[in-house]
Amino acid sequence: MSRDCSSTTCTKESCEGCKSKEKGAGISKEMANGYSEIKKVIGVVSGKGGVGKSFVTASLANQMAAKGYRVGIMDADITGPSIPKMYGLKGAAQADDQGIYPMITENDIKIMSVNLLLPKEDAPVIWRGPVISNMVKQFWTDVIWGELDYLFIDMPPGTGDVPLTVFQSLPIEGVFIVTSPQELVHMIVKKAYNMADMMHVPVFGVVENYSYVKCPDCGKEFKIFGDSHIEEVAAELNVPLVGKMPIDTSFAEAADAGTFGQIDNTYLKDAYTYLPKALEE
Ligand SMILES: Nc1ncnc2c1ncn2[C@@H]1O[C@H](COP(=O)(O)OP(=O)(O)OP(=O)(O)O)[C@@H](O)[C@H]1O
Repeated sequence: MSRDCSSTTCTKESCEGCKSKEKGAGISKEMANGYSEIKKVIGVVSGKGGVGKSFVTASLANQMAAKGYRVGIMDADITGPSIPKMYGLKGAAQADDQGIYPMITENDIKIMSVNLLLPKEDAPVIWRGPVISNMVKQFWTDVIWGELDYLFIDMPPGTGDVPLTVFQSLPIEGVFIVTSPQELVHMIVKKAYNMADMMHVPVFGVVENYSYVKCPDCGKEFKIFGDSHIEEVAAELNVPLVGKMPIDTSFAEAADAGTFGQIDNTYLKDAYTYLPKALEE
């Protein structure tokens, strides 16, 4: 394991007494598990629920895995986890006194989610905010991620406890914001943007989902949520528009069938260009 001491590669072993531990406006970052070495931590957030955040997280992870990077997904949506199901994974994840082992998808992505720790995948998580936030911290401190180039974090919707914990406690490089084309989008995207900004977390870009649906017979595009305002919002916030995704039933079917590892989401094909480089060029 490298002895490199940066805020993103700090581990219990390599960074004992490390200065970077003291960075971050007086809030010290949590130390990763001693057997993890993670280069870039990337969040995926949304101002409201159901806009396709998990879908975008998994698409980004697939894209980077296909390019040969070592990739993980931390499912921080503790009360509504959907990542394991998308990849057809079921618990129980294994653990020993060194930590908890993530499960691995067919396309070699390491996954940790509360659903891999529950006795039954339909058991509800009825925990209060601080307990949920602690679980997310444990996904960082107790999970043996090994060596990763990118760890994507699928956050719960909104600006609550979990994004706050992740922004304050993990060495996050930046976030993507996912949204849908509705009237409220201005306010909702701005809330998510403003939270990241207040926490000094860069926004890499915005992704619009459910932009249109294409008629399978005539190819005509229908904007079922109305006209998009995402270009204006992106310009106003001065962040790139990373992609616009239609409703694509083949993707939804893959997510339901647990075969999302086979999906190459071409609507986000340039997303990788907005990510910080994990490897020296
Ligand atoms: N572009 C799309 N085309 C077809 N189905 C989609 C698309 N985007 C998302 N879905 C489907 O919509 C549902 C919600 O998506 P997803 O779980 O990614 O949303 P989310 O924002 O993560 O939700 P939550 O608020 O629960 O965290 C899922 O069943 C997903 O497969």
